[in-house]
Amino acid sequence: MRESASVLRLHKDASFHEADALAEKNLLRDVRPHGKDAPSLNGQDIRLDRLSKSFGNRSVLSDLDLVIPAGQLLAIVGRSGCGKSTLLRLIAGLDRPTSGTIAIGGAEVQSLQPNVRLLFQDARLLPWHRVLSNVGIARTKGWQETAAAALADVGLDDRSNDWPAVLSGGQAQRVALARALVSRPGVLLLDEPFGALDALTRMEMHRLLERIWREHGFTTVLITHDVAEAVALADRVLVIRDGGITLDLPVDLPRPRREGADTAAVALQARILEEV
Ligand SMILES: Nc1ncnc2c1ncn2[C@@H]1O[C@H](COP(=O)(O)OP(=O)(O)OP(=O)(O)O)[C@@H](O)[C@H]1O
Repeated sequence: MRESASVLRLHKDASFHEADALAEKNLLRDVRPHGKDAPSLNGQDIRLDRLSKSFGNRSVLSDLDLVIPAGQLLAIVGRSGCGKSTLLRLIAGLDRPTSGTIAIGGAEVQSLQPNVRLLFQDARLLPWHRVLSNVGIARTKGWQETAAAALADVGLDDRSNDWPAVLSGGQAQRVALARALVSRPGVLLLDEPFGALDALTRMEMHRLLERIWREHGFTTVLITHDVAEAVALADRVLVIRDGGITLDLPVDLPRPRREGADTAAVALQARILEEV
């Protein structure tokens, strides 16, 4: 685990395993093509309107209003247990709000949508399928070609015949990213996707995600404990505390950003950490 003053890394809630199982199930249906003939992709806007979520008597999120414009890369930070993963699950349609609404592309979210994909801290590839087969898990017509294109997109076209077990952690996450992108989602939800990677691999993944996000244009919500990561990648950073959004900070720095080398970025990190 990387050690840094800006990393507030604590436990992961077991609930995301359920989310992932559902996400994988969802991968098996309604997958649109990837490659040169794919329809041009537009990210979709996300709107939360007076969103609240409680578990029993415990209120986790309370009366959140938020608009995430189409194509924006939004990072959410906050202390462990503040409700980040809960919010992501609600946006994904894996859980229902206690009150309020969520809409993606103008349509109210009732369940997991095929235009929404999730990526978690562990890649969770199927060990009995080779890499190409993991990416093309939906097995739609021409899946080999579309999966190969997605693998090329993440720089792993030469590993398509390997088993997941021989991949490094970073490579496995790249395969998981290819699997998420093969359907050309309008929204990509990332729950600490780089949390288990070493610092250099993390930075490589940042550059990869940034390039693919710019090319594909999907709306991205990134949950991270790493404030430096949030500032390096995001257009905007939210801090969640006490059930609400206590900081909503635009990150108006030119891209590509050099992590840790920019005084404006360091000042933004300090501001966010203060709030967290
Ligand atoms: N299914 C559930 N049933 C009961 N309580 C839950 C459930 N899911 C989450 N919670 C509670 O909601 C609160 C927020 O959890 P959540 O996983 O969203 O936090 P988080 O900010 O993502 O934390 P971390 O950074 O540690 O992953 C916690 O107190 C947690 O115990």
